[in-house]
Amino acid sequence: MGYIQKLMLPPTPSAADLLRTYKLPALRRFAQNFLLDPRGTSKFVACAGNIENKFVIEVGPGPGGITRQLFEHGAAQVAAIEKDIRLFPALQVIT
Ligand SMILES: C[S@@+](CC[C@H](N)C(=O)[O-])C[C@H]1O[C@@H](n2cnc3c(N)ncnc32)[C@H](O)[C@@H]1O
Repeated sequence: MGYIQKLMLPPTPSAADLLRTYKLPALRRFAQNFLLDPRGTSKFVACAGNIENKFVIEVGPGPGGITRQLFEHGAAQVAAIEKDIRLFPALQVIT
């Protein structure tokens, strides 16, 4: 039953899609420069070593490109601390 429900869910929009949907340009005052290529963010997270079942604190997640990879790499929980409240809706899509 749970398996069937999972198949019926629409795919999670990409971080790039969310930036377009919510019209969120990167702002210089927050030193923003977003990593949107999942292959790049995956390699980045791999550098942190084994995070399976770990609690991870991420400062400045932006639209969540790296946040997604933290979960893909098995993080049990992620506490993402973001200063720019415009990005909160994009981050909520991931959780
Ligand atoms: C260079 S961007 C990187 C965004 C994301 N990690 C990525 O790789 O796509 C830095 C992020 O940190 C956030 N930020 C800047 N100052 C911050 C602060 N004092 N506390 C929390 N987040 C902050 C910005 O709003 C931005 O989302």
